[in-house]
Amino acid sequence: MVTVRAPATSANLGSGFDVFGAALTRPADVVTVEKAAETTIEVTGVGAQYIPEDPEKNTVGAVVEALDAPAHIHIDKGVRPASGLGSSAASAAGAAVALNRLYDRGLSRSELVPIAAEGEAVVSGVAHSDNVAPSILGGFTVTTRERTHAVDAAVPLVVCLPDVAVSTRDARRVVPETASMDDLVETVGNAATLAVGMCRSDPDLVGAGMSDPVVTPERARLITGYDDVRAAAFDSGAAGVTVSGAGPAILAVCRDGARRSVAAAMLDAFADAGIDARAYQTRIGRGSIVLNE
Ligand SMILES: Nc1ncnc2c1ncn2[C@@H]1O[C@H](COP(=O)(O)OP(=O)(O)O)[C@@H](O)[C@H]1O
Ligand SMILES: N[C@@H](CCOP(=O)(O)O)C(=O)O
Repeated sequence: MVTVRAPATSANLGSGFDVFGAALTRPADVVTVEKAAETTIEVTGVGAQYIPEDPEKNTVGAVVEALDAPAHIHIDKGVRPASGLGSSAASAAGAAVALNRLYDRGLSRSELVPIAAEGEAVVSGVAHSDNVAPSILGGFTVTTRERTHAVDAAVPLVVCLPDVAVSTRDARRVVPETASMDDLVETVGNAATLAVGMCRSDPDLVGAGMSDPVVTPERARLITGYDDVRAAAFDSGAAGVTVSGAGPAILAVCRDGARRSVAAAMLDAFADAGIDARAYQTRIGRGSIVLNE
């Protein structure tokens, strides 16, 4: 039996659509696997009632297939589904790390990234790796079709999760198919600024590089209260604010010591819009951890 803690993640960070991701110190899924002749899946925890236990429909089923590693799998959800915090990815990442150990497949963490991404294709239609990469490797990650780079970065964050669901599949439908050259130049400049900020663990530089003129404005429309929550976060000391993944969670990069006031301001702004929410005061953290085997 192998048990793995796989963290929530925030993908895109504004300017890095389908490329950037960051591991969060909390929340996390805990995935336990045990060898079995046939795969069965049991889900408990936050939002478990919305998650299919059929291996064809759960993200971990695709990982089992890719590793040829049938197992009884228990997923204890800490990451709410349809959150924008890489819920479906956390389970797939945890299962990939756990099954690799259980069956001694000998794959490196980097080699597990495209395998876990197969799970994302099951739920969103696209095997995007920007959540599974940080959930497996930790840190800030840059993922392209060919490879993934992970950088340790000490950056304080708040993620504020409203009590509404947005599915990644639906939120991908609002992504524009084309972008102007001006928007492309702006996005490349911002993404490069953000990456430098991560390498320096500089929240101001990261925040300055989060702005994105193409995808985020369309996604923000799906989140009631987004503009007010964003403004409230900036007013209370955030260095940058954007949609976390496909939403509805909102990510704020914070200067040292500002997380508490930023979290409170974001919650108040959601409450003013009539929406319950919870805020996680977190930071960029480690990837999946083997808890026992
Ligand atoms: N192991 C899993 N954990 C979470 N969601 C899962 C899992 N397997 C399948 N799903 C489905 O994936 C969808 C949530 O994924 P997604 O829309 O990408 O949201 P998130 O941003 O939280 O990952 C839900 O429809 C859920 O039922
Ligand atoms: N790049 C993807 C990321 C989706 O993240 P999630 O946490 O909402 O699953 C996208 O933006 O569609």
